[in-house]
Formats: sequence, C-alpha cells, structure tokens
Amino acid sequence: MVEVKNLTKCYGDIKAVDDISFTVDTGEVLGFLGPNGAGKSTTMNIITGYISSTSGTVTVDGSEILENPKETKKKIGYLPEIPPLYPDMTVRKYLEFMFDLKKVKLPKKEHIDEVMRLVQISDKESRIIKNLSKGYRQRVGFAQALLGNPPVLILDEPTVGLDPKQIIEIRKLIRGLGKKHTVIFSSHVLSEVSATCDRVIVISEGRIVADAKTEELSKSFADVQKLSLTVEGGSSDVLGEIKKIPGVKKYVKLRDVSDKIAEYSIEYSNDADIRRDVFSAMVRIGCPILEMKSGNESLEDMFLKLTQNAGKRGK
Ligand SMILES: Nc1ncnc2c1ncn2[C@@H]1O[C@H](COP(=O)(O)OP(=O)(O)OP(=O)(O)O)[C@@H](O)[C@H]1O
Repeated sequence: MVEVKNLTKCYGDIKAVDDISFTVDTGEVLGFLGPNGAGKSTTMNIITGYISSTSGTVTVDGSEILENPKETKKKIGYLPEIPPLYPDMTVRKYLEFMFDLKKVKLPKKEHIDEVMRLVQISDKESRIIKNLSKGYRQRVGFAQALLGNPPVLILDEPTVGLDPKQIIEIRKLIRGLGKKHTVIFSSHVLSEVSATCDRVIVISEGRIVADAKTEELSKSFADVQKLSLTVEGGSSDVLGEIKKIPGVKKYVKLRDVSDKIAEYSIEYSNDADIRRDVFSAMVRIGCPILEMKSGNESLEDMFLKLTQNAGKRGK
C-alpha cells in the first residue's frame, strides 16, 4: 500500500533522512519509533507530500507522490504533530470546512456524521474547538484526517501531551482504525508502539536501525529473553522443573509473595519460546501459574542500544 524507496532529505549540511526504504502492507499498523530529532516528522511530511525529498520516491496505492501529488494526497489522511485546527470554529463547522477544502465527493452530512461517530465526538459537534480538552481536540484532528475515507492514515506523535486516560483512548482508537485503514504512526515511546502496532520500524539519526514484527523485535536484538513467573507451590519443585526446560539459561527465585506463592525470573535463549513448556511443567507438578510476563525491560534496553549505536548523522 505504501512504498518508500531510498528516501533522503537534506537540510543544508544535515541529512535528516538518510536513504531509507520500507513498505507497509494494506491493513498494517506500523509504528515509526525514534528519539527526538531522529527524522520521523521529516519522513511523514515527505510521505504526505507536505515537503519534497532530496532524492527517493514514495508510492501510495500505486501512485507516486511527486508525479501525481493530487491523486496521491487523496489516498492519505494526515494528522500532523500539531493538528491544523481552527480554534474559533465549532467542531461541525470545522469538519464541513475541511470537507470542502479536500473536495470530498461523499454525501456531506452523512459522511461527517459517520466520521464524528467513529472518533466519538458526535456530542461535541456544536462546541467551539478552543474550549475542548486536548484529548478531544486530538479526536477532531483524527476526524479531519478521516474525511474522504483515505485508505492510508499517517499520524505524527498522536498521543503527545495527553494524560494517561486520553492516551489509552487514543491508542484504542488507532487500533480500531487499523481494521479499515493502513496506519503509520510515529512515537518516541516504545511501550506505546508495542501496545498498538503489528510492526515497528526504529529510526535513529535518519537511518532505519530495525524493522520487525513487534513481538519479534526484542527476540532479534536481545541475547536472552526474560520471563517472570508467579507460581503457587514448593520452590524446590518449581525450580527443579524450570531447570529441565530446554533453552533455559538462568533461573532464580526473586521473592516469596506469601507462604506458598513465590516469584521467579527465568532467562532463556533467543531462539526458544519456553512459555508453553513452563506451562506444561507446572501442570505436571500441580503448581498453578498465577502470573507469567515476558520481560519488557529487554525491549527498552534494545531500543537504547539500537539508537545509541547508530553513529553520528552523516553529511
Ligand atoms: N526545516 C528544517 N530545517 C533544518 N533542519 C530541520 C528542519 N526540520 C527538521 N530539521 C532537522 O532534521 C532532523 C530530523 O528532524 P525531525 O523533526 O524529522 O525529527 P523527529 O524524529 O520528528 O523528532 P521529534 O520527535 O523531536 O519531532 C533534526 O536534526 C532537525 O533539527
């Protein structure tokens, strides 16, 4: 659906984006992850046709952005980092204005009603935008991006500045939109991307340093995986069984939670997924697993490693 090929953007001496290539399939939710200044906004601005590239191409649904800017832009809904809202307009007036600006060919009232329903702002249609909370203003930004039903949505740091409750709601909204649209959204928060996306591209200093399914990202970069386990039963039985599981490298009891319940940490090799074996082993000895968690710290560590090792941005 979206194909980015050898994209480079220079601002004077700075290579903000340095020869990056990737494709995004129809219906995929792609997280574009990188620290501040990595080149996320620049890439998104080029994909949406807001700025031109120094070299390279962007094709959306078979149409190249520089060759067919009008046609290509119609296929993209864009929510920039700062949504382009008119604060003195009401929500409906603003959406009507954007509908006309985008020359959308759908039945106006029905379409705006549908979009407002989708992002859950129908009850705010008569409110002046500047009086809405930041979370609702962001939803209005989503609504304008959805006008015309574009197959591709590009969202630049859509949760920045929102409170935790609003962040959860916006993530839910993005996951919902991913059912009908191809979504690319940027973030510098790893947990956000792993909670919302099928796939992650990590960008650092203008270059792609990782491109993987969210689940596989930590596996491919960390030397070991971590599992934390809370089990009811005798510790020596539990540790004795864990020891026998193929792929286990290290195991330790972290603490007693109560008389019969304890928490354990297991490290295992990258190429194994021991969760099922752990489950079967505990069933075998009649010790119920109360909690099992894959270690997220390794993901955060991996992100730091990847972005620190990327080297200095070239000229
Ligand atoms: N108009 C511009 N003129 C000169 N340099 C720019 C311009 N826009 C961006 N840059 C530089 O390009 C690099 C990438 O910036 P970009 O805004 O794309 O990063 P980002 O990953 O979106 O960061 P953030 O999360 O802080 O928004 C930075 O070094 C930035 O200073």
